[in-house]
Amino acid sequence: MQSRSELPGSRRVIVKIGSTLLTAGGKGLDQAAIGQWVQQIAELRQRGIQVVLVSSGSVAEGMSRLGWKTRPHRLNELQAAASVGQMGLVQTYESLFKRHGLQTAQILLTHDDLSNRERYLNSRSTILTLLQLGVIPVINENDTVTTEEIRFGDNDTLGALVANAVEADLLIILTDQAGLFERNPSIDSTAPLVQQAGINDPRLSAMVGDSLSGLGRGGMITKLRAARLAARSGTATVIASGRETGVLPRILGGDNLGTLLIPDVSPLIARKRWMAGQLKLKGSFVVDEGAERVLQEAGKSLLPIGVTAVEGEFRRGDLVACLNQAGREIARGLTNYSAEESRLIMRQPSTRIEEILGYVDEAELIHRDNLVLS
Ligand SMILES: Nc1ncnc2c1ncn2[C@@H]1O[C@H](COP(=O)(O)OP(=O)(O)O)[C@@H](O)[C@H]1O
Ligand SMILES: N[C@@H](CCC(=O)OP(=O)(O)O)C(=O)O
Repeated sequence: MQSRSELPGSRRVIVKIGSTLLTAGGKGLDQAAIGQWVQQIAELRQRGIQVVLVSSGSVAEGMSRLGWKTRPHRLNELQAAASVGQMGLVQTYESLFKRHGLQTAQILLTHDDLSNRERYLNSRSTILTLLQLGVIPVINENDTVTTEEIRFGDNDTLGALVANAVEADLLIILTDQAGLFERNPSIDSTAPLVQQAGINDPRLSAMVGDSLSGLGRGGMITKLRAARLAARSGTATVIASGRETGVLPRILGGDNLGTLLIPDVSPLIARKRWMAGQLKLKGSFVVDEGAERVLQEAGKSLLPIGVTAVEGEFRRGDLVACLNQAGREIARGLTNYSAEESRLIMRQPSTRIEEILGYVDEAELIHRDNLVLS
């Protein structure tokens, strides 16, 4: 993604909506505004765009339901507010999406869920399955079990981690400002809007500041950090005002709204770099000639039937090499099955996985989305 003219080509989009917007200045959930975003998301789905919603607002809604005027500082009270408010959030989304004939699913995640390899694969596969089923995943942090995140309030980062996990084309962060300004517009109303910037533009860090609203938490600092994280999977970010009429379809139509932050690499190079740089090889699959050919020529997934030997000890989600019969590495990727399971199912058709293991995680040993050629 290099410019706005490419935005209409986005097929998978993460939309993050912040507390300040959702709760109309702390007076409970703003049903009318939420109804507008829901309608816009339904419109995107109609166009065949997959949308994952990351929604804040549980603490703010919980405060309103409990009659609390100021955000508590005690962790247990914040967590209590979040769990009360989350009920309101899911009820609201469920009933509003239902009007458009769309089903919703609640997913509560911690940042750890997305950095642990095994849980990362599980979260990814659940979200992708929901998208294939046409369901709208509504994600928030699992505030009851987190400590750091709830204190700093960081659904911007969660949105980026989800974008990484499902390799979204675009992360849209809706907030109460028209985008990222050269200086905090809550302090200096004359600050110009940044319309577009490369994610590594060194001037950006000096522009962003904290939130002053008392409801939102991270301000622009966490939004910029989220955009940098999203860029690791080649995902572009737009930060825009949720109050702009028809904001989501307009952004995806290529309109000049908000701030577009352009990643420095394509998703494919990002995936390669991530696998090359961040993860340690834990073992290998030796593949037969047929599997070598389909991996290299057709870009297909690796199935257990094409594997003739399993080397090393590894778990689901670990990085594993694929070696040809001569022992040369031809690809590497994240395995869906442990070494022990892989030894049991190698040389077998995927239809036999359930019979052999008693369960089936995936038909592939390594899905092509988690595989890069060496
Ligand atoms: N350079 C900047 N451009 C725009 N907003 C900024 C900037 N620096 C700091 N901010 C602050 O960030 C706030 C948005 O962040 P936040 O309140 O956390 O919103 P949300 O609840 O949507 O996550 C703005 O209202 C503004 O006060
Ligand atoms: N899980 C918390 C997230 C808080 C948060 O990140 O808020 P924001 O900065 O408004 O997106 C909530 O729902 O209140």
